[in-house]
Amino acid sequence: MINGQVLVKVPASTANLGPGFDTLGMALSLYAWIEMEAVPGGDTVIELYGEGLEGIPTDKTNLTYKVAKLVFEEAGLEMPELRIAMYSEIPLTRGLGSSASAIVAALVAANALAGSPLGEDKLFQMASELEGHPDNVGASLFGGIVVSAWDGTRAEKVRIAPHENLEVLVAIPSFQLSTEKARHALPAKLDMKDAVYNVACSSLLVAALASGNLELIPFAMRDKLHQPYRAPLVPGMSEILEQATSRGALGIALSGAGPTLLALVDRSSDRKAELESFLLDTLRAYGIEAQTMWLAPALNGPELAIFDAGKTVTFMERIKGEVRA
Ligand SMILES: Nc1ncnc2c1ncn2[C@@H]1O[C@H](COP(=O)(O)OP(=O)(O)O)[C@@H](O)[C@H]1O
Ligand SMILES: N[C@@H](CCOP(=O)(O)O)C(=O)O
Repeated sequence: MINGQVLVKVPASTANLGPGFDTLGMALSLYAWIEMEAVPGGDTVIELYGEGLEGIPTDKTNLTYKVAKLVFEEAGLEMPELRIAMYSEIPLTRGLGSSASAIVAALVAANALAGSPLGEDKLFQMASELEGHPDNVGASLFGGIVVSAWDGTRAEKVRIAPHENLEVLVAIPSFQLSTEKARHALPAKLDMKDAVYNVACSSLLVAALASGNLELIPFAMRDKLHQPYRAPLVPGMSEILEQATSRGALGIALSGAGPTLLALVDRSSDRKAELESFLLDTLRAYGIEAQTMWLAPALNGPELAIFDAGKTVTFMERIKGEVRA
């Protein structure tokens, strides 16, 4: 067990990228930080900083505490009382993988605190099981674009380095949509034609991303498996999906389970302002206020730092140079 504090920074993620439902994920340059230390003889304390984590429990029902407990159980070690501090720039329940980043952050931090008994693959398996699908957790854990398949027992993945010209524009509506609710909107059965369409688009998209063939993205980034069923939950989404590629986007998708809409953009495009206005104006026409952010694919997974006990620096002082203003 480490006698000191463990600090972990984890990227957000976007899942599906349109057709790759529960399979494709990309890490994004938006981050969550967690600091964890054992407090022998003390009580567990969970400190949440910033406005982003409002409403999250600060007792042992907190997701990060429960994940840390699983790590100690899996390693066959006694669970210590913990101090957990967390700050997140990833908006909750918006389709940007906040739960996956919290799971990955807690897995990596608790594992480091316990002396790293579990390997990266074990953490990926645990994260996929906890999240219920491997797409977001894979991206947060490995960075870049991650193609993964999970059969309910084991997850396998291949990481793709994102093309250097890829930039990401997200339009984040002001309302929350839980992944659970958006999964309930999906049908139990699919038409064979739609299934074939998605296999084709998802396969082509992976090949285009892996070979750096960005011209294929507008054709490949289309979906008939989940987006049509989720569209009624996000007013304006259908219009945006239909028109964004003619307004400057390389590709457009619902980010994860939504409600955020995500456009892939060529970094050298001179139509960025037009695209941003199109997303905001269309959502506003449907009565939805939204915030846009220009992001990049995050190339790396978690960053880990370990500090000796007897700290004189607070958690927020440690990360303040890095967080968004
Ligand atoms: N830092 C965190 N600490 C504890 N729980 C979190 C944290 N971040 C997210 N969660 C949990 O995950 C939920 C959001 O997950 P979800 O509905 O899958 O949306 P998304 O992952 O797209 O943000 C939150 O309502 C909260 O319960
Ligand atoms: N494949 C999942 C992804 C959910 O992502 P989130 O960021 O909304 O949690 C789905 O589409 O349900």
